[in-house]
Amino acid sequence: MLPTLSDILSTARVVSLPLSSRFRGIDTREVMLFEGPEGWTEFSPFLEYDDQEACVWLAAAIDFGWTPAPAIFRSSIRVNATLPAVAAEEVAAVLDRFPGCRTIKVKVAEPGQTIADDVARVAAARKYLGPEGRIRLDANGGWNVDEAEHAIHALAPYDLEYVEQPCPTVDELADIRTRVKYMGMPIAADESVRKSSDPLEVARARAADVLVIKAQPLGGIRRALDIAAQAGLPVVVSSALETSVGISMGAYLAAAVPELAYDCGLATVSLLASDVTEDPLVPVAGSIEVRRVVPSAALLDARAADPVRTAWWIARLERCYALLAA
Ligand SMILES: O=C(O)CCC(=O)c1ccccc1C(=O)O
Ligand SMILES: [Mg+2]
Repeated sequence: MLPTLSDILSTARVVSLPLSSRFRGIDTREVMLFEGPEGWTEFSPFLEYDDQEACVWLAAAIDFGWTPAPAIFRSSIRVNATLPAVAAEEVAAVLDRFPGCRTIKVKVAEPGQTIADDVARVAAARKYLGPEGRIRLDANGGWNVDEAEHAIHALAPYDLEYVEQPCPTVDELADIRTRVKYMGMPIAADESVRKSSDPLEVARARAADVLVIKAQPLGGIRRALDIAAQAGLPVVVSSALETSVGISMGAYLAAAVPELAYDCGLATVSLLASDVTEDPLVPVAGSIEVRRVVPSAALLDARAADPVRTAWWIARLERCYALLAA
C-alpha cells in the first residue's frame, strides 16, 4: 500500500543535526521526516547512496508510517554504547553519554589509523567497564583476512563478545571465521546483510555467527524480521544513526524479534548533539523504550535544513518514490 507523493510531501520536513563526535566520516546528519496515519517516520539514507539503494529506505519509512507495527515481545530494549574511532583519552567522556550500558561497541580499523590506535581505544573501553560488561568490535570491512587475524589476536585479551564485519566480502568472512574459530570468537555480519542484493547469502555460506539487522536499510520491520527468520541466526538490531523517530522504528523491530540474545545498537541518539524531540530515545539504565516519537514543532524549525538541502531531499524523495511505484 503506497500513499500518494503529495500525502508524503504535505508533512515532510528536512533537518540537519550536528553530531557530538565525528562518526563514519560525518559531523552532521541530514534526515527527512514525515507523518503517516500510524505516526511520524524517518527517511534518511546517507547522502552518498544512489537512488536504487535509497528507495529501500523509503519503503521502510512508508511501512513504519502507514502500516501498524507487528506484535511485540518486550517494551524496552537493552542497548550498547557505540564508541566512534576516537583517541583513547576521549573514550571515557564519550561513554559517559550512555548511562547504564553494560555493552560497548568499539569502532576499529578506521582509515588512517593503526592497530595501536585500536588497542589503545579497546583498552580504554575495558578500563571504563572494569571486569563486568561486554565489548564487541565493528571494523566496517576495514581489514583483509590477514589483518583481521592479527587484529583479533591483539584485541582478544580485552575479552570480546564478537567482531562485526571484520572484512568486506562473504568469502573473507567465511575465511576469518574459520581462522579464529579455535579462539571461540564469533563473527557478525552487517554490510554483508544490509548492502547485499542477497542478504541471506552470508548465512547460507556459514560465514557469520550473528546477523546485524537494520530496519531502514532492509526495507522495513517486516522485511528485516523475515530475513532474520530465514537466516536462522541470532540477531542484533542496530541503527543507521537516525533521530529518535528513526530509532523508534528500530526499537519496534527489536521488540518484534522473537528471541533477542544480544544488546542492540540503538543508543546512537547519544551521538547527536541535538534531536527533533525534547523526549529523546536515549538509554536510561542501559535500555531504551519501545514507543512512537512525535517531533516538536520548535525543534523541527530550529534544526531545519537550508532551502538548497531541503530541495535536494525533496527531489531525492520524488525519484525514490517513482522507483517504488514502478
Ligand atoms: O550498532 C551500533 O552500535 C550503532 C550503529 C552503527 O554502528 C552504525 C550506524 C550507522 C551506520 C553504520 C553503522 C554500523 O554498524 O556499521
Ligand atoms: Mg556495523
